[in-house]
Amino acid sequence: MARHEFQTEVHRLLDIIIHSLYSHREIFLRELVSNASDALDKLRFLVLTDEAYKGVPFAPRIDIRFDEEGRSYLQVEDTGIGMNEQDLIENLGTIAKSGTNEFLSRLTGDAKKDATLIGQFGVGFYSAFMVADRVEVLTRKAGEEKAFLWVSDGKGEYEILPAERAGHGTTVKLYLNEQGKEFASRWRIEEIVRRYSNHIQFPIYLHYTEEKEGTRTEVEKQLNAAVALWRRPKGEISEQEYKDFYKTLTHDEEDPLFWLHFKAEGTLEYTVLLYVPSSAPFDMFSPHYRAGVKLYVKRVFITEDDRELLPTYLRFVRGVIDSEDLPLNVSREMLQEHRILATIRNAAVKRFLQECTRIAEEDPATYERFIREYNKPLKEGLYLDHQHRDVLIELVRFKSTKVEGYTSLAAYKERMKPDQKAIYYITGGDEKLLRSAPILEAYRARDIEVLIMDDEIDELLAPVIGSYQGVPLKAVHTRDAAEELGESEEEKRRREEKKDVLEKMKAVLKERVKDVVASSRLSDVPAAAVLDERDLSPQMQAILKAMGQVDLPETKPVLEVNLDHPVVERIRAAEGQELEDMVLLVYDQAVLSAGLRPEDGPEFARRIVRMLERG
Ligand SMILES: Nc1ncnc2c1ncn2[C@@H]1O[C@H](COP(=O)(O)OP(=O)(O)OP(=O)(O)O)[C@@H](O)[C@H]1O
Repeated sequence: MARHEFQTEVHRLLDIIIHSLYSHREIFLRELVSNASDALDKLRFLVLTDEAYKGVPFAPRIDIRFDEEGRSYLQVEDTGIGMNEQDLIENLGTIAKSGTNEFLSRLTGDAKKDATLIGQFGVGFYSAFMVADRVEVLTRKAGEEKAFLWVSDGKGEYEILPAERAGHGTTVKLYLNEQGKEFASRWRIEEIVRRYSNHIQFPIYLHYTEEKEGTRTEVEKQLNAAVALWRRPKGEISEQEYKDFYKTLTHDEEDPLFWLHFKAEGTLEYTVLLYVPSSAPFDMFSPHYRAGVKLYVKRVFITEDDRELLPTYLRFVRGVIDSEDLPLNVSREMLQEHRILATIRNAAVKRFLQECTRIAEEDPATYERFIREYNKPLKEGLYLDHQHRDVLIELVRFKSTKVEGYTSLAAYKERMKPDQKAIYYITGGDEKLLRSAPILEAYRARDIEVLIMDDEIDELLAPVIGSYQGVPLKAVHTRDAAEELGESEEEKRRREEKKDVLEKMKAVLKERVKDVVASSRLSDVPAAAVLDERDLSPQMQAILKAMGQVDLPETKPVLEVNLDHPVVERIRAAEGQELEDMVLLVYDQAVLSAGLRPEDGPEFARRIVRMLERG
């Protein structure tokens, strides 16, 4: 006999489950049936591929029994792989899942929000304690002699005792608490299994007694169809069945946003069914994200934890890939290099992106929702996946000064002025700041659209895009972009006349700037800080620094000065300390407006005070 403590994370998870999921108690049954199905998948795979399991009988079934009279218990039994003592300790005393801590830290304490998150994470076995005050797991591992009984009240400890079991498999018996009693009912169980587990591939039987003409008979009723949905012809599957299967697969409570189902028959035979969740998976931006596509070979489940099945940027996609041609005993290592898998993967990506394109054209409302959730990973795709660049460049969207929501590059190009030379964009981390950047004044005045690129990846992406259908992309913070805005002869002449103030400013600013030049594109502000086209933007520098690059060349801004501004007029007349204060303040406001910090904060503050004192 051995007593064990639950791992700390299990404590927390148990606590969270009990407090957040009380209105969804019935999911405990889905979780137990799903575990039974996984255990059958594992055994089927071993029997087919591993010599050691050759003699082990595989008679897959899941049986649900309950106490009809007293409503005291409910049990779920399977003929799957089973567990030995070591497995029990590792699986039912700890949470081995990667990303557990990340998941726990994301919980807000708001029951409703947390319930969705928990759905994405998968609460698993521990949800049994929502309806039971004692759980017993009687199990024997396939190919082994010894059986074990795991017992716990979910309060901190569990026990493992030696036991007897006729065959391999697992029986999970729940001693129902007050809230759990309602589930010891034939109708309730049927309803829940139909709702959540109808698409489980193995038969699920419910056992109960029926009274007919005074005699009681034992009934064993199969509750599900037990066929792999994705293998059925598309035309025969209803929309509701697709949605139900998605929920069985992912445990997501929401319907999927859309899905794609196709079968390839030719040199290679395979079936692909891919879903896009309505809300992005909580771990989409975590390095520990869970891949969501399951690989089957001839209907036998092989793996779901494989990040190779789809490229990383499609990590939000859920679904099934089933191949007729891969060998059953394909190992993880082999998978990565497998030619057949590479072909399937390529076709799946291609078809998936085609489907996205179709939706963008035919169903803008759905596409808008898709973009709200997945624009960033699509941009990653555009950055990394050169093979599908031409499609991805049409799929990504950007915010802009001209449209509400998002625009495609194609739509921007349509709106371009006849003589416009480039697609202009401004990058930075804060949309509001970007939208009010002084540098955009001239573009607004000339009615030229500018893309607002406020995603971190935009900074890397814009240069990679380079040009769209022959039109170059240009950051507005460059001198080059400024020159393209052009100016009239009259403006040029006036500028020439007023140029002397630039020398005066340069003398004060010295090494701080690369140059001080006259601007043709500012109206409300005295000056703006811009970059030479070849220089790294400050945001880009920050990204490179975060990536560990240390010896970055120092980049200095060019100060563009609005010669018509009253403040610049005052600088023209100023001398001594006042001149210095005014020039440096103008410089600092330009730096601030570009989303940067003045280099000497305290001195900046003192300068403001001095200016105020002067009145
Ligand atoms: N009926 C069973 N037969 C064999 N092993 C089981 C059974 N039920 C649970 N296990 C083992 O216990 C582990 C933990 O189960 P749990 O339901 O908590 O999480 P999970 O199934 O791994 O994750 P999720 O619920 O998110 O799919 C499983 O991974 C499995 O190894």
